[in-house]
Amino acid sequence: MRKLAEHNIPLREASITQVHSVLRDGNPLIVHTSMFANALASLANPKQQQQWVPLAEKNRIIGTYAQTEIGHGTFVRGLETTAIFDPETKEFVLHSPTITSTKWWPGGLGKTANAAIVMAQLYTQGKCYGPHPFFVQLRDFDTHHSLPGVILGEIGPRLGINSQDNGYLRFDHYRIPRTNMLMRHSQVLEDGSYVKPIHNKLSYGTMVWTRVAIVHSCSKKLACAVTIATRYSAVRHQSELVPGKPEPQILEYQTQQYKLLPHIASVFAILFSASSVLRMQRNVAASISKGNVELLPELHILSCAMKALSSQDSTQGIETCRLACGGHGYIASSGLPSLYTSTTCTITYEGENTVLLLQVARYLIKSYRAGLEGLPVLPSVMYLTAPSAMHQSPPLSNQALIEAFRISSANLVKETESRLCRQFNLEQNFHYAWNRCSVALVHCAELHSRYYMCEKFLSTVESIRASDRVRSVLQDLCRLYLIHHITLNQGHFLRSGTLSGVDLSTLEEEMYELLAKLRPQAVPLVDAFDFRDELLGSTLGAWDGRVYERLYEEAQKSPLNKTDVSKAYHKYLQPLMKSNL
Ligand SMILES: CCCCC/C=C\C/C=C\C/C=C\C=C\C(=O)SCCNC(=O)CCNC(=O)[C@H](O)C(C)(C)COP(=O)(O)OP(=O)(O)OC[C@H]1O[C@@H](n2cnc3c(N)ncnc32)[C@H](O)[C@@H]1OP(=O)(O)O
Ligand SMILES: Cc1cc2nc3c(=O)[nH]c(=O)nc-3n(C[C@H](O)[C@H](O)[C@H](O)COP(=O)(O)OP(=O)(O)OC[C@H]3O[C@@H](n4cnc5c(N)ncnc54)[C@H](O)[C@@H]3O)c2cc1C
Repeated sequence: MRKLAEHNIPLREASITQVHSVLRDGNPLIVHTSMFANALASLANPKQQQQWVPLAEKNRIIGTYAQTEIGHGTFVRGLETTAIFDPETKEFVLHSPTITSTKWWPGGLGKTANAAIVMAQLYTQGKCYGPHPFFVQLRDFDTHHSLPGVILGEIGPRLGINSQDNGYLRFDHYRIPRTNMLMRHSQVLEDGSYVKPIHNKLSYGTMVWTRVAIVHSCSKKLACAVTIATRYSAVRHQSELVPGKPEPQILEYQTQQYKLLPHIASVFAILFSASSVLRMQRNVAASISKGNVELLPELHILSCAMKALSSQDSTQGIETCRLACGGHGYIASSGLPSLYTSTTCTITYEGENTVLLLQVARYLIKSYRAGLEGLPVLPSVMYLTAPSAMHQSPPLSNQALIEAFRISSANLVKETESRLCRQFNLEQNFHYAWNRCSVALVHCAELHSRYYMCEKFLSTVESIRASDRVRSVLQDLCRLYLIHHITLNQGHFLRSGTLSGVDLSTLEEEMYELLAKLRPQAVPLVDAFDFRDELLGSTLGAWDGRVYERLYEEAQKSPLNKTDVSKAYHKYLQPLMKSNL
């Protein structure tokens, strides 16, 4: 927090710095500096901001974002916590009517936070208006005791991020002033009348903002993992590549290059996509403040798509890096286990990936249908019904590969839409038909998202300001990324007729060439990510390459090494050894 203040970084921008990576097993303040700060910035009106933001900036108020309940995370409309307006006292009464309405999971809620943005079903004048955000004080600002009517606790150990206190929260007819409803977009007036927002999903804005932040942070996490695994692969010598010759660096093995180089490329693909979504988010935020919500659906869908793809890619990439380090990748001091556990959760939180991909698919199908009818569609999906441009680029050029992605994605959407229509004719119910097609729909969303990421990678590399040598390395990496994802998705390209079996063999050959060509660049590329050793926190990935010394030194810190003979010997082992069992 001192560093943020020193560098004048506003609270809500902390999550896109590396500050949170310093704590490896999660951070009790992350939801405060990200979601809570952003909810105040985007959902509170100016008067409310004046009241709470300075206190949050000074950490007098430490907040969390309490939306998920034991019974409902994905289906936000199904939340059960109620906020009923009492016109007599001009207060909202917050209540948790059932066990399933217990708020469950919010980061920092257990022990750290003294306030929260609580999402609750808003009732006024006898009518429910759906989930709305409220600023709620949970603990006394001086003693930190939970306030009467507020029941708080921590939910227990998790797969990872155990330095963060994820919490639970129940309300027992807990009263807050009317003015604690975050009123930037919708309001409840003193007489209880409801003023609706210009778009009914504006109250979901904090989730959209966080999804964008997650994309950025996934590229950082993956960058840490590839740095560790690549440096280690340059230090580690194992086996014989040529019988009788010295053991080579394991980075010389083609299989090792195949494990690492595509994920180094992926760091750039995710980073460039994150920058593009971030730019869009800033434009949309500016438009919303002028009352224009036209681009909000596009931002929602793009942030869902990129959050889903980046969390999946970075998680898989980190696991591959761990495996690429053999046994030493499994030791905590390698840094890889905590990178994995603090990244795999991004697949689930802020919208479970399958659910987000289905949102993307819904948009693709609707846009495809609109395009066929000649209705206007937003820029990112115009290609679904635009004429093919395959013939315009030299065969197997980067542009041709992007076109192949585009046409294959459009083709898959077209096929899936036909399947949806057939299923609808059988079921006579759109929702059942949708469910029966949902695996294919997720594939549509994945291919569309991959097309977007590939396109962003290529367009950024083509326009980047860099020396010829740096540009050339980035071009090779980008080419490797495109080919790698084409080989992983060969079926789609064959089905759409955009690439033949011969094309795929040619591309595969080129991929193997690229692995060899990029091998000498692997270490410089990860060095260029420029992580300090303290931040990487890895015995395998430190800059000086003293892997074995560091492993040995770290082992000395094990509590079991404080004494030669452990207490357990006297208590359990010796009796066992003498028992003749
Ligand atoms: C690696 C380290 C990471 C660090 C990263 C940095 C910061 C991270 C900080 C902290 C993270 C830690 C904590 C995590 C916190 C949380 O998880 S908070 C809880 C998050 N919860 C969710 O994300 C819930 C997911 N569910 C939803 O968002 C919605 O329920 C869902 C979108 C699935 C459905 O909503 P629903 O109201 O039911 O809508 P419909 O499906 O009926 O759709 C109606 C139309 O509304 C459109 N729409 C939906 N959402 C939005 C939106 N946000 N903006 C704009 N529009 C939206 C939807 O597309 C439909 O449109 P059409 O009718 O088709 O036109
Ligand atoms: C580490 C961590 C931190 C978190 N921090 C917070 C926080 O700070 N604040 C907060 O409010 N919440 C937080 N959460 C909660 C998180 O947002 C939810 O867990 C997440 O949104 C998923 O919802 P769920 O748990 O209800 O999963 P479910 O929706 O129950 O998912 C279970 C399965 O059902 C499937 N499924 C559900 N709906 C559909 C559908 N419509 N179509 C197809 N399949 C479906 C999913 O794909 C998944 O396979 C956190 C969670 C974790 C793990």
